[in-house]
Amino acid sequence: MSVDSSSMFVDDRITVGILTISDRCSSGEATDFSGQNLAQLIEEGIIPNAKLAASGCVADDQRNIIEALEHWCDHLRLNLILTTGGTGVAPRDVTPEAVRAVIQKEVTGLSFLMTSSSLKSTQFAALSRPVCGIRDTSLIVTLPGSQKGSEECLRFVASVLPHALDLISNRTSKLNTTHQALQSTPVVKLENDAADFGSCEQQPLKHHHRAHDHHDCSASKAQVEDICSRPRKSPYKMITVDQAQEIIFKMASTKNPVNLPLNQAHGFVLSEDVVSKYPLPPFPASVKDGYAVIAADGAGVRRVVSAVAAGDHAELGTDAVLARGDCIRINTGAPVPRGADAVVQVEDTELLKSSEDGGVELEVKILKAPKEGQDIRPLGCDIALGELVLPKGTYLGPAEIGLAASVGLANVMVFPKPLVGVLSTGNEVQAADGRPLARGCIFDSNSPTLVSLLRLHHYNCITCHSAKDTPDDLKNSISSMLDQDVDILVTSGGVSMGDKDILRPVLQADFDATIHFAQVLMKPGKPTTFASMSYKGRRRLVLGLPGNPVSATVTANLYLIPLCRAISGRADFMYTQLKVKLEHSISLDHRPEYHRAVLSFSPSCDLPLARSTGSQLSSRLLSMANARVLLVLPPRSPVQPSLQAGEIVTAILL
Ligand SMILES: Nc1nc2c(c(=O)[nH]1)N[C@H]1C(S)=C(S)[C@@H](COP(=O)(O)OP(=O)(O)OC[C@H]3O[C@@H](n4cnc5c(N)ncnc54)[C@H](O)[C@@H]3O)O[C@H]1N2
Ligand code: MOO
Ligand SMILES: [Mg+2]
Repeated sequence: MSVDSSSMFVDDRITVGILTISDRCSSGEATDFSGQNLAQLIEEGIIPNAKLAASGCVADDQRNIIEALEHWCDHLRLNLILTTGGTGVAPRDVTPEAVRAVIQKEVTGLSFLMTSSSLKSTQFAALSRPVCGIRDTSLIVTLPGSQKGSEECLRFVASVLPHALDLISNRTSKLNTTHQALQSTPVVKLENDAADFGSCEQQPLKHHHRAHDHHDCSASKAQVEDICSRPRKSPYKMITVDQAQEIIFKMASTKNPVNLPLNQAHGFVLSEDVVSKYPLPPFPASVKDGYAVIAADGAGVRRVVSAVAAGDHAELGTDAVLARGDCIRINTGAPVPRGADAVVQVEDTELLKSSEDGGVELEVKILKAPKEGQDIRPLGCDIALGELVLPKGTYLGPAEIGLAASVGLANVMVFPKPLVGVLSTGNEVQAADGRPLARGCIFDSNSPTLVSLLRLHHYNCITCHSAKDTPDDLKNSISSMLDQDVDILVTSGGVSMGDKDILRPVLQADFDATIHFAQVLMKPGKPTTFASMSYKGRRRLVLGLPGNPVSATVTANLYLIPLCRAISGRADFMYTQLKVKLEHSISLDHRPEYHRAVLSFSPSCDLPLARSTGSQLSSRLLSMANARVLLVLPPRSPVQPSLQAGEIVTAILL
């Protein structure tokens, strides 16, 4: 067993040992990915203030395990020992038995937390037998053997471990701080970053105060100004992008349909099916300029007896009936005369005889024998009478407007679009209005970006000057937006962990809003917040986008635009995705990343090629410039730290 004990006890940090329990790893037959991964998670800070002090690997042998654990507890006096492996039900799985032999007190809650959380994603968690317990001042936690399972279980318990360790070692100074933090935390968050992906049933957080709409002063003021007792970790569960989208779209409801003239309906969505009241064409129509003939007459000479043009009809005296051996000159789109069953294009004929003045064709020769039905569009062949032309939920773009017109609609029933209020927040944010930049300020790029994005997608929006980071100013700005009847308020900034990040407390305390989520496992966009509230008798939705310009833009594309589409009734409200090939390697982030890229087409490549826009810092708006797609990249793992050139990934079309 290898032990790295070089850095133990030199500071106040939690010392962690990782013990892999596996016959195959200890014999060198298999690589210890789980142990390596756990070590990396500790190094990355999954448990605050913890450091890796020892690591080792033993076979699935009860005596060996007990010896290793006793050594780490009694001699190295590690604070926390994580074991991985040997917790299953196979004959060689003896980790729980070994741990029970070593511990003095069992901490069943930790085992329960791991099992109950794991069961949400897999029933096989029922076959894992975690045992957690204390020996003197060491806490032993048994994790499953698989890399995925061990990481997930560690994440389930990570946020409670520091407090448990403080209690075990009776560090009172720390206990007080932790207790304070817990008191000020609305709901204790047990999951960490990659939390429980199996379930999306997070209870929305609701503030216990009533709304104080009409008070002069923010109800949130006291709460916001109490800096020292603010939670030092987000109390909100980290959810996936899919879960966030599911929560948002569930809240999207359409408004009562309205009747609009077709020429004003572009960009709206049909609230009812459009069914054709006329066939198109409304009569059998010629596809070519030529001669209407009887196919059975074959090739040869025809008398040209009359002519029919588009727009002619029986009342105009052109309702000719064709006789054998004759033909009728006809134009594209004109009604095919009765008796005719084919049209011969002028290119396949020769003029034989004309009137003396040359103004009238009298005889033509059909050069090729026509086939029955040739160059005739039968009645209703494009659109049949009673055919469903455009279903409810269809977005009215140019083609759809044309289709509605083609079946004679002057008006259409559509869903009203949502009105969106765009609000930037931040003391430092200054509108780019020609005035020089004030000291300590930056120009507001989020509002112009969001307004432009909404306009691009044909949504109406209003905006106002940015709100300051004070409860009163933020409350007033939000109220003024809501008073203008916005359906969605989209804010940027003030949703992370700083004492000036006050959007959530203001929404809760002053508007009695329900926060549905406030942490999403994505980069950029982690602190994206979604809330709803009732204001002046109507439900309003609030999307709190992060302040970083790229984060705000990416999350607006992922959440805001699909939400607007869903509220405006679009059945196909999600963005378009496609497969692309990487032009170069990309190193992966710890979070699933939405990596901005440009696309190019190469005739030698089966898929579009994607090239990164460079540094993906959330502040670097240049990474959005000219980007055509967001590459949907998986999170980094020890086995997959990067993607290579030529690999195929999913991309979201911007
Ligand atoms: N302790 C932690 N700090 C931060 C975390 C965290 O998890 N723990 N998350 C980081 C991430 S990720 C993001 S994203 C940002 C989000 O910050 P906020 O939403 O609170 O936004 P602000 O703090 O107000 O501003 C962030 C950044 O963006 C600039 N900004 C803000 N508004 C605008 C605008 N309208 N136009 C241009 N630039 C804007 C602002 O000046 C800041 O530089 O939090 C991290 N911190
Ligand atoms: O998640 Mo933040 O959005 O990196 O920038
Ligand atoms: Mg902030």
